[in-house]
Amino acid sequence: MPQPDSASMAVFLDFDGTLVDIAARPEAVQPASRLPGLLAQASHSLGGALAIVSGRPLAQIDAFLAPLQLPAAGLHGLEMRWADGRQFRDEQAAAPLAAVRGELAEFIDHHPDVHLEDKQLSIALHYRAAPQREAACRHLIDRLVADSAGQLTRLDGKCVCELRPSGHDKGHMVAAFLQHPPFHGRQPVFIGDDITDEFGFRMAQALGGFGIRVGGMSPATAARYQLPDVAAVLDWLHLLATAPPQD
Ligand SMILES: O=P(O)(O)OC[C@H]1O[C@H](O[C@H]2O[C@H](CO)[C@@H](O)[C@H](O)[C@H]2O)[C@H](O)[C@@H](O)[C@@H]1O
Repeated sequence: MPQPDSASMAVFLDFDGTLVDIAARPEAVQPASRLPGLLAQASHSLGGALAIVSGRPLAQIDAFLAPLQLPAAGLHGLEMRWADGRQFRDEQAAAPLAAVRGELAEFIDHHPDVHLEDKQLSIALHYRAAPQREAACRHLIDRLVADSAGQLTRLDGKCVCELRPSGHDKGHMVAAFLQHPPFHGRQPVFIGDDITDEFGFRMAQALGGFGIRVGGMSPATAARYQLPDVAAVLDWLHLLATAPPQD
């Protein structure tokens, strides 16, 4: 595992399973009390080249880390906040989802053990409390995707199956951040734990950096390195924030 180097790296961090332990429900995660301070310190050492890249909306990330507001990509890139504070939200992405909300609500009426998380620009079906519903969730999402004439796509994560507009992923967001200061010219390091983070690992590696998978290398991953759990990620960030830059 390479030593963290604040002089040369740009760090991209997934949120759930990477900075906070997985919880039974999306709203139940409990960030460590040291997390916002640690992120602020790491960001400062990196000259600001640290971003959160998450499937959650930016507003949720900000609420968990308040008062800290970092550069971030939310909803897998449908929302962005650049290092200079400018924000972008792809409102047009909401249009194809309007037509399918009724059918998703009907599905939940029949399967109340599945939790529907409506993120406005993306809709997730969580089956953590009912793993036996995985196939039914995927089947429904696949049909809605097939009916959407390419406008919508399915994205799988940990006990979740998401319906979202086609065209964005975490890899694109890494590439976008790297085009601008303070990320530009640095070596991208993407840290994540989930299937959607594979896009980030692959892009970081294509652009001269590397991926770090949290929590084991199975199923197969494109990441080159591994950290065992969230606590180890926070320790790595602490090292990054405090170690002198390498020559
Ligand atoms: O890209 P991330 O920051 O990792 O976000 C991915 C999804 O995270 C959340 O769901 C996951 O975490 C929940 C809380 O630990 C857990 O209950 C759920 O089973 C996981 O899939 C979030 O709710 C989703 O919107 C994000 O896309």
